[in-house]
Amino acid sequence: MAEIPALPPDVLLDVRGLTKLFPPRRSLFQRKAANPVRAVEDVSFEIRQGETLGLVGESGCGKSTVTRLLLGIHRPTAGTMRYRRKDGGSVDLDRLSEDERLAYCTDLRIVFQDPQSSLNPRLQVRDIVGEVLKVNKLVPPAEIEAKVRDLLAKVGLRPEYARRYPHAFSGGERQRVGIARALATHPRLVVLDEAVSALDVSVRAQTLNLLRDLQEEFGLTYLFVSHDLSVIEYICDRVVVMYVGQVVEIATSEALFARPLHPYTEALLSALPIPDPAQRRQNRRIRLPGEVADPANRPPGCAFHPRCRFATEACRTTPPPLRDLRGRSVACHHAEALALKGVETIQTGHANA
Ligand SMILES: Nc1ncnc2c1ncn2[C@@H]1O[C@H](COP(=O)(O)OP(=O)(O)OP(=O)(O)O)[C@@H](O)[C@H]1O
Repeated sequence: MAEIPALPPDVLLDVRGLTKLFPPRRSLFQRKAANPVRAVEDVSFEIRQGETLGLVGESGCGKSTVTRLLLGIHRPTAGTMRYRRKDGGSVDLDRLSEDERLAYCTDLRIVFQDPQSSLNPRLQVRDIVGEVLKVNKLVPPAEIEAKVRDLLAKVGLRPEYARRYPHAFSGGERQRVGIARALATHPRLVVLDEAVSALDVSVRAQTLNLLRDLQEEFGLTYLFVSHDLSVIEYICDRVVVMYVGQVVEIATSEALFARPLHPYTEALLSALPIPDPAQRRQNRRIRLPGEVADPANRPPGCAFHPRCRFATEACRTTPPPLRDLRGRSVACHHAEALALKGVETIQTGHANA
């Protein structure tokens, strides 16, 4: 397997120009040839060692397709996904040898949204978690149960729960079993795909705190996929915002939530509940007109322009590239104006700046 250029030491995964087109949706009554579904197009970001990177956007923006591409469930139409091996060398995830794929499968683990359906109801927890240890030959068979008990203790469950079936756990406990199963292979990167979305608020907070503790203890890197912005703000170091298959903004959590630079991010954040009534009065919720664009018929220029209050002729004709601005990345022709003047000024008459 040919070596590819090494990644910087702080980068674990580098995604460049990642694109996934699905075949056109067929309709009996359609005369014209339909367009392919542009689920993910020209997506670039990096995941740095030890960080929690958030991937956020409305339903259908391409979050799951990105994670499926990383997990090898889909093959990309274009683009590269470079991963830094434990020995420091880099591999292209779309061109792994069999041995590399096995190593990668233990190094990258996923925790799903619905712990109920992701755990086999007919198996005891010692077998659910033990199977991962057995298949990957991580411990001798005689030591599997002890290792499972140890993993359960790490996620705050009593070791004797190893003999229970999934139905005998609460939703939060089941998700902890899912986390224990993910940790069984000593991964470096864990994808948390809406991992706390199905939990009620107090259990969600406990699970997020557990994830933080585990990250510190095991030096984990997280890709945290969610549509829930308050969770993203709480747990993520940096955030990638997607709209109709494309990245519109990448920033640290702090910078993004203090001042979004893309009008779509701004609208998304304006829906966040604000506890302080005085601040709440100042902060108007931005209601976007129209519907999210169809990824099979993305509008020309900026895909967000039909819903954007700052849209100009350039937005209607020229797709804005993702470019660096003040230490973050943003894909908007008016990002400088938004950064300098603030969105209110632009809204009141300087949209053509
Ligand atoms: N296998 C597929 N065949 C055709 N279209 C697909 C396929 N998988 C996803 N899509 C389409 O690609 C787009 C992105 O879907 P994706 O599931 O990645 O979005 P998402 O952001 O994860 O949404 P959600 O939060 O609802 O899971 C959607 O328009 C979806 O209908």
